[in-house]
Amino acid sequence: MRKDVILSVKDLSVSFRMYDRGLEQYDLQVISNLTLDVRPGEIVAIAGSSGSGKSLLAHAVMGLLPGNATISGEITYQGKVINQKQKEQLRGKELALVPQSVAYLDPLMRVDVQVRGAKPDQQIVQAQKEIFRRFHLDEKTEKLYPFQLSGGMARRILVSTAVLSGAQVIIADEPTPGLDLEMALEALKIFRELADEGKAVILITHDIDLAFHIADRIAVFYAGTTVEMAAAQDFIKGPKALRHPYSKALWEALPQNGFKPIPGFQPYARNLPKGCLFSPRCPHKTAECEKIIPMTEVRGGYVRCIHAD
Ligand SMILES: Nc1ncnc2c1ncn2[C@@H]1O[C@H](COP(=O)(O)OP(=O)(O)OP(=O)(O)O)[C@@H](O)[C@H]1O
Ligand code: NI
Repeated sequence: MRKDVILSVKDLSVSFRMYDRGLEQYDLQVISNLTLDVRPGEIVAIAGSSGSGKSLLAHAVMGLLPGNATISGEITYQGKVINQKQKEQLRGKELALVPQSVAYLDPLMRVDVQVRGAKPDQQIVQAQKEIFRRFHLDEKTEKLYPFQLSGGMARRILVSTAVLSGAQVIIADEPTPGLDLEMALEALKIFRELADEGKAVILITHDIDLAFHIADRIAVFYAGTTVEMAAAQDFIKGPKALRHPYSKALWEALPQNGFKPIPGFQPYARNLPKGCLFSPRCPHKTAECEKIIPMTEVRGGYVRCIHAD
């Protein structure tokens, strides 16, 4: 691990205790050996299709997994492994989440209290007014309750809350759906400014095209694991600069690159293939792909593929 990493996730696995017919139980492993790290001053974007484990990673870091979840691996903040209790202590202070759902707003709390706390100092009030202005939120918005907000307003308030928390690490889980392009770009600009001020930002997004242009590095998730971590530049350059067949396929599936779909489906957690999770869809598959595949360094990035060069 490089010294200046502020948050790192190593070999994270998450499974849920599930009930089948009758009293039969089984464990559904939804995240396997996932790795990720972020440094102050950078935005790491997480790309990956629906169900690839992006939100669960955020919840695991924040200590927000439900009671039937079992977690293994290490989550490190400022060089120290953090447990559930420490995550709860850091949450909202050092580590802030912009949740994927606007349902996370407290329905009984007025917007102003929600965003800046009950007894804010003058500096926070000023900062809140400034960010509301940038997000085109009228001053009257401060006195509203969540049910009086549109989806887009609620989203902008969630982003504002995380920004004003003063946290060192911000995980934004799909912060832009429901926002028009101007507001989405404003939100991304705010994340960029936070990173430039020295905060670490993890940006989960479906809009990989926007992410390429604002992030420093990209992590690609597939079926609950990281398959590649690379400079955002590599994703702008395209398949030759990328390392994992899935990252290359994601690039080719972008509208501007021909919209070529990837045949097959992301495997369901109950039915994971042996070894490489992408192997059933991979044109380069060999017998060795059924072994456990570690992340390795290739051309300055990290990839989970034995055929990458
Ligand atoms: N409480 C739970 N119990 C059982 N399975 C769960 C639970 N929460 C999530 N999962 C499963 O874990 C997998 C990863 O979910 P996650 O919400 O992290 O996906 P995601 O990458 O954020 O997707 P999206 O882009 O749709 O938000 C999914 O297959 C999901 O069904
Ligand atoms: Ni999600």
